[in-house]
Amino acid sequence: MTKIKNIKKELLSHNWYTLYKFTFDFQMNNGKWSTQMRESYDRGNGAAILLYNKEKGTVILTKQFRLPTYINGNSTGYMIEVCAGLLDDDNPEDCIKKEAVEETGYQIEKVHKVMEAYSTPGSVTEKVYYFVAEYYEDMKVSEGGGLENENEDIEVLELKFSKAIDMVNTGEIQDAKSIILLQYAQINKLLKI
Ligand SMILES: Nc1nc2c(ncn2[C@@H]2O[C@H](COP(=O)(O)OP(=O)(O)O[C@H]3O[C@H](CO)[C@@H](O)[C@H](O)[C@@H]3O)[C@@H](O)[C@H]2O)c(=O)[nH]1
Ligand SMILES: [Mg+2]
Repeated sequence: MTKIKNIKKELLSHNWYTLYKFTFDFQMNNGKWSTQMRESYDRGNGAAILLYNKEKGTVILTKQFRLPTYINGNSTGYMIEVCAGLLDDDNPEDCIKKEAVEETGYQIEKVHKVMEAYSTPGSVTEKVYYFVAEYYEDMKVSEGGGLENENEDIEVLELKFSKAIDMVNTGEIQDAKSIILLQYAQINKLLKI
């Protein structure tokens, strides 16, 4: 059992999301207690989905500018990702259906949850709920692209699954949640390569 006590929480920033500093006493494996400090960024939880079409052998991905990658080595700042979003007040399934139509234009009724995972457990609270779903042409209800009032500027890509897997291997796709879902599809043979 985790031995932790005297947890104190100090708000460092609440500009867009919240950054807290926690101070706590923690008993280590050797039995000694130590006082530790950790910063923890809380943006809530997220959901991500791989949309795939078996007959066509294709997947739907998105391309958008991600500032944190631009300042850390991604020369264009653009990232190719699966559709994803923050839960806000929704449950993961409702959230991802809403994100799918907003970002990609596909209205998906049936989604399949495949896993839950913490993205950056050392510093960010976020847990991401992972989904897959089949898409068909008749589910397309709009162009997608994201919400204008949130300044989202999302390009929708329909790629051959084999091309997307190649892009993971060449480093053209570097987003962890997207790599997880593409490799999930590959391992579980959701589509033919
Ligand atoms: N003004 C402002 N807008 C922000 C800020 N941080 C995020 N936003 C905007 O808030 C919106 C959130 O869009 P979502 O679709 O809900 O989230 P996401 O950014 O796609 O997040 C997904 O991908 C992330 C990166 O992989 C994941 O971390 C996250 O959990 C989720 O899966 C985006 O338009 C984003 O630009 C900020 O500090 N300031
Ligand atoms: Mg998004």
